[in-house]
Amino acid sequence: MTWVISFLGACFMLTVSYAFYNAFLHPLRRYPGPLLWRAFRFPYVISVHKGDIHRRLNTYHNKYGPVVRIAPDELSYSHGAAWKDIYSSRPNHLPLPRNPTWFKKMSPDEPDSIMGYNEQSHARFRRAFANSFSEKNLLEQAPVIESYVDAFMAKLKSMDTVDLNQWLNFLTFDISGDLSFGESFDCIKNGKAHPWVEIAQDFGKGLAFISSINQYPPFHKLLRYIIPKNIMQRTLDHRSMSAEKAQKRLALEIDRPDFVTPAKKFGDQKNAISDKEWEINMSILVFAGSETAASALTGIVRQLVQNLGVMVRLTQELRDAFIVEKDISIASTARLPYLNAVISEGLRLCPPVAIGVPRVVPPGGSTILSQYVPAGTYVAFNQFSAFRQSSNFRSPNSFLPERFLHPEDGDDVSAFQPFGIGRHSCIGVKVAWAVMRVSLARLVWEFHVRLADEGDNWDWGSQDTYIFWVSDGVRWNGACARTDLHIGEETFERDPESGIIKKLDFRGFGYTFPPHRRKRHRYWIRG
Ligand code: HEM
Repeated sequence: MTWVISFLGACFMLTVSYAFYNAFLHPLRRYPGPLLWRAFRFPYVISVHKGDIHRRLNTYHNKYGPVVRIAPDELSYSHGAAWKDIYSSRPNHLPLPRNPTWFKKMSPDEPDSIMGYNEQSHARFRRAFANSFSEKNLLEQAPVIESYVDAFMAKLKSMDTVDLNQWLNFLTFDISGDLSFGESFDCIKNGKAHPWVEIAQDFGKGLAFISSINQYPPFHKLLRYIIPKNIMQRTLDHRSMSAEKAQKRLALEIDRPDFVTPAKKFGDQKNAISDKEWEINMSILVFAGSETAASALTGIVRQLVQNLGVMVRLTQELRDAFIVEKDISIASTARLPYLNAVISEGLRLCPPVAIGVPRVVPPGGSTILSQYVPAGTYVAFNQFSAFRQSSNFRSPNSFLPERFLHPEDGDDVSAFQPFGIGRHSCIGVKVAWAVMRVSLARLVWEFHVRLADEGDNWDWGSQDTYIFWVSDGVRWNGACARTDLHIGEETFERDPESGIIKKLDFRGFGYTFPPHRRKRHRYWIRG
């Protein structure tokens, strides 16, 4: 009995000493943060598990400022200047590599990938895929992307009410499947998620769980025993489906407008990519390219239906610009300033990558925001919290696309980097913009998009995030009805000849144009 008490006493003393050291003697002791988080890693891990880490970080940045110590060895940043310091290459500074805790392989035989932390392999894959994401290749991929938006729109036109979140996922996964695996998942055609997509959508929680265990070496070695059998089986099924799809695509000895053809040519000439490497990289491209874009579009549409003044202005820009739907293309939507501002503002309030992708400070330490940070420290720019700081954006929780047209005092748009910067920044940024622009434009041009339940208003940040947002199907109930517009108190007259010109009253949206402008704001509506 006495030895049990002695043992427990020793454990207690060790824990207290460990916490005391972390909080008051550690090289990061001068950085502010909540006491328990500075002393232990577990509050951070619990928060990641609960899915509320983005809200916690937001609260802490509000309280402690642009740098917060969120674990004994981790700092979170929200000041725009930190982007360059953490993620770009600077003269006389070693680059900060990705944090292996988040990007650890599940098994030693797993090949490296473009998302991995091995910098050499990353550089090799980045070079191989660079051409696949060039402007020239996007031009070739544009008709493929647009054909899926055609199919998406055709399906929506046949329905009265839809769960937009689900259908936007169908759209983006079908596009990514085609551009990576050489074939669509047929989610739009079948009106349901393909098994590959279903499993992939559960990745977030799994990744959050794995990264939490990885924080406590050597327990990560037990990971494979802790993960429930059925989840392990789903992962294996997913891998074999990916392998089959990847091999099928590689066997196609034809040039297709996709991500594979240019990378394959590069690999053949310079540095062959092995079959296993193809498999993992293709899966990453599918997932990175679809979940993010669907999440962004869902967030943007939610902001629009909750801010009808913005919806009106956007609808007007689109209907002024296009008389027929088929003119709405990737190329023609690039020049619409308000559409682009709406997308940026949606990405600010609903960033698909809600928490920062962490880096590790290399040997010798580094300087971030002019302050020394010791080697081994994890550092990250956390997007959700940074984008909602009043030190970066005026009225940070309001949906104001105009801030991207005319940034005013209080808007530091340099803090806004939803695609990251530096050598690991999003390789698919051009594709992402293309998909978001053309699908949002067609959706808003064609439909009166509104909430099925008018009272279903909530802030995007109130959802949980497990690396990706968990868009709760029950709470998100988007409706997309092909109805005539009924705006404010007035309905509209249709021109009997053309059937398209109608009058619009902006009242009822809490957004009133000055009388001299109101005349010019006419709606082009197709019933
Ligand atoms: C709205 C949509 C998207 C957002 C917000 C987004 C965001 C990001 C961010 C923040 C990173 C940086 C990760 C880091 O710093 O470690 C990243 C990397 C990446 N993204 Fe995206 N992304 C989007 C769409 C896409 C698309 C459409 C593709 C491909 C089709 C894609 C493929 C990738 C890949 C492969 C990487 C890793 C790049 C590297 O490490 O070199 N993403 N993305």
